[in-house]
Amino acid sequence: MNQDQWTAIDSYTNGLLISHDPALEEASGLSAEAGLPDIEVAPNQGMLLHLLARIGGARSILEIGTFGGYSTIWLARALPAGGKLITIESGILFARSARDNIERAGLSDIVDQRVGKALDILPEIEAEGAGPFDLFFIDADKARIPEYFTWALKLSRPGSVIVVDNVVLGGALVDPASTDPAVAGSRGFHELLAGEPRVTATTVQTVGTKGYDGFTLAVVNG
Ligand SMILES: C[S@@+](CC[C@H](N)C(=O)[O-])C[C@H]1O[C@@H](n2cnc3c(N)ncnc32)[C@H](O)[C@@H]1O
Repeated sequence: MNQDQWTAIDSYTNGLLISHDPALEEASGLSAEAGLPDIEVAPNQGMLLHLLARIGGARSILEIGTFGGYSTIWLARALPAGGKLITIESGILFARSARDNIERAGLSDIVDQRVGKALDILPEIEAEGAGPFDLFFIDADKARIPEYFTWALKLSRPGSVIVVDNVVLGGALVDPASTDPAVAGSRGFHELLAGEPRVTATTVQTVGTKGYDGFTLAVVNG
């Protein structure tokens, strides 16, 4: 199967299963308009995050890597009344764009945006006693995945779900010659997972409109 077929299938199924949604379309459109790169999750991956949050009955979500707020909106919309989502972004312009998109989606009361480097913000969140979180979406700098995952575990409870995006890196995950820090981050993360009895996890490869990559889905054991 070639890339065109994967893209055609995504277009067909997304066209049927994902309703026209002005807030989400504006979120991804505004990112492009502001000259932001197209690195947000694909629509069907956004829907998958939304479904995971709903299936797990998530009431609190922690996202690392807001970008323009596209995945944030998918996740925040899964929360019941009284639910809360904290999202962390280090890029000030990205965070500003996300704030506008989140406001336009009517989610400003639910979404708590934190601007700064995740490894600076996460200790603050811990100190505030904001956890435990029901669902984590880790989607920032890939070299730091092991640290973010360790933080997610610290801020979790049995049953918490942890999703880590872009762990396959176009197949570079298994390239022994790679010197890419992102590859080292994802390999380090998988090795960490292999020796971590507190979670059960799997990595799923994805192909579609955003190319070849994959995500890891983990649950914190009881
Ligand atoms: C792949 S994008 C996030 C996409 C977003 N989750 C979505 O699907 O709509 C990764 C984001 O992480 C941010 N980022 C990178 N390093 C970071 C760090 N150390 N702390 C917080 N955010 C970071 C980048 O600025 C970028 O906006």
